[in-house]
Amino acid sequence: METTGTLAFSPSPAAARRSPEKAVVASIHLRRFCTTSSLQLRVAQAPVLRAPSSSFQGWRRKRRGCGLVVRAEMFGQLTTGLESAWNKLRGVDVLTKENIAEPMRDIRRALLEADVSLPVVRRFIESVSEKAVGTDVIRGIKPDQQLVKVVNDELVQLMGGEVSDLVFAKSGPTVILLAGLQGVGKTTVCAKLAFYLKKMGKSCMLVAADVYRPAAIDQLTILGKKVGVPVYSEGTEAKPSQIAKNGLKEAKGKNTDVVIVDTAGRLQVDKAMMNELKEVKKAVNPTEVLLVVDAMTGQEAAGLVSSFNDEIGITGAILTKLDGDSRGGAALSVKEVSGKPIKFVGQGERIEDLEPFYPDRMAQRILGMGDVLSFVEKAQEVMRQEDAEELQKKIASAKFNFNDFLKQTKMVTQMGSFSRLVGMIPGMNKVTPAQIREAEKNLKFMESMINVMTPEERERPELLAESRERRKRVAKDAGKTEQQVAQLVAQLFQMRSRMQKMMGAIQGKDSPDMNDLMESIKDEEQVASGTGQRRRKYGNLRRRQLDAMRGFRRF
Ligand SMILES: Nc1nc2c(ncn2[C@@H]2O[C@H](COP(=O)(O)OP(=O)(O)OP(=O)(O)O)[C@@H](O)[C@H]2O)c(=O)[nH]1
Repeated sequence: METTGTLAFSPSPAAARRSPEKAVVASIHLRRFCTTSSLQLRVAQAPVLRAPSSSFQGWRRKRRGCGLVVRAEMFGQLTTGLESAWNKLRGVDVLTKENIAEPMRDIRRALLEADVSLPVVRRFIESVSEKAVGTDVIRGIKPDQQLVKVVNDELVQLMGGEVSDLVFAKSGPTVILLAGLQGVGKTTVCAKLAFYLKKMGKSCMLVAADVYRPAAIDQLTILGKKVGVPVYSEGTEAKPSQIAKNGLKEAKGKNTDVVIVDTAGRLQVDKAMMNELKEVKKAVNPTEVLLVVDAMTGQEAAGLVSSFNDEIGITGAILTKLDGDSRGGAALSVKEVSGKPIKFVGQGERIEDLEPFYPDRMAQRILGMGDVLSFVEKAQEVMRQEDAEELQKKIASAKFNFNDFLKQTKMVTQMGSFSRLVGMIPGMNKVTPAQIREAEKNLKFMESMINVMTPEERERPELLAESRERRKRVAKDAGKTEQQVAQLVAQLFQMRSRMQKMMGAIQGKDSPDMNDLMESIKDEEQVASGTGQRRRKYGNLRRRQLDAMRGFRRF
């Protein structure tokens, strides 16, 4: 989620001038998402004050003018809080009751700030302290890493340990009843779940039993069309339990595997809603009753899961809006507070943005270690085996061209937003949102030039390298300079040679100089703009690009 707004800025103007890129935590009240609390957001891009501005007024004017961009990071604050705990153990030889006291206080604070319920935090801290001190010293593992391991294991346990799969009926359609408060994302989840099940090869039907909000039926119908599944509805006059019963009958007639029933939400838990849900449940005898809860409501979500379970009996929860500014309280409290597992998480508004909830992967993301498995799964979803093989061949024979480049960028876009992908890669969670935005901007910039190339030029970038006329034409059509086009072509050749080096390393054919490889990657990615260093490095980069262009003539 990204939004713009004016924020109360905590560092002094002088401090902001000294480290303008530094992210600072600010509070902002977002009415759309939360009515009760102000949300902790991380300022992604602090204003860059170029000229020293002596007066605070001047600084404020500049600040207002730039319109801060704030972006929430998934569990960012929790991750940072935990990191400070490990840092306090640097240099110690062994974990003792005494030396873990302060790191444990940091962990406790980080969890409470993440809105994890207090009894859960107490139990967690007790268990981690006990296990950390009792841990045998493992050769080669530092005490801070040992504590990370204990915390990781406990987080996994806290979130349920194992992934909790959907249960399917042994015979006849599986009925999934979705319940939840207003606006938490039930209707969206219906469609996301149908999409997920369709990918598993199951046929689905959606049943519109939310009769109080007429738009909900239309919304479900539109989403059903988008996913390609039928939607059963009887308008707003019939009783929800009757609609659900008739829907199930129709699904049975059509041999449908799964029926997903959308129900009405209320602003808060009330008797009428519970009674209605009980009636619907009785009418269709669902295999799964899933409560949809908004991750941004923190530990309140866990309380809701408990109340719904006490009243109607549920089988699990679906956590939505985890892509928002969720601090982690809901994900960490639901299982422990209610005893019910989180089965899925929603991480965006798109149909594809629903995933099973893996406690181990979530723990790794909380600890800032990325989620490689989810990343690989996403990549596998969008990249066909044949494409992968073809790409490999092209790289090996130095034929990687602009069409391949476009294909790759499209694949990355299909995998989800850049920021989500980056969060899944270990070590990459340190990449700032500003850097991600810069990368996204660069890709668009490159695409605009590639889009005006002729099919021949895309296929054979050599044509552009050899002909100034062609580069001039592309520049004119794309509204860029000839130098920028030349740079893009040089980058492609650089990519070719870098990919070949990597392939050589992977296949063991070649012995690339990894230092050289990393150097050139760093040059491109890490050089800050507007500095002397940039000019020096840019010179080197330019030289390497020219070398790469010369190199291509040898191919
Ligand atoms: N960012 C984000 N937005 C979501 C997610 N799930 C749902 N939404 C958005 O939340 C809003 C409400 O979703 P709905 O599906 O209409 O919610 P509902 O629970 O059916 O609402 P009622 O029918 O009023 O009870 C919509 O704008 C959705 O696009 C999610 O995982 N992430």
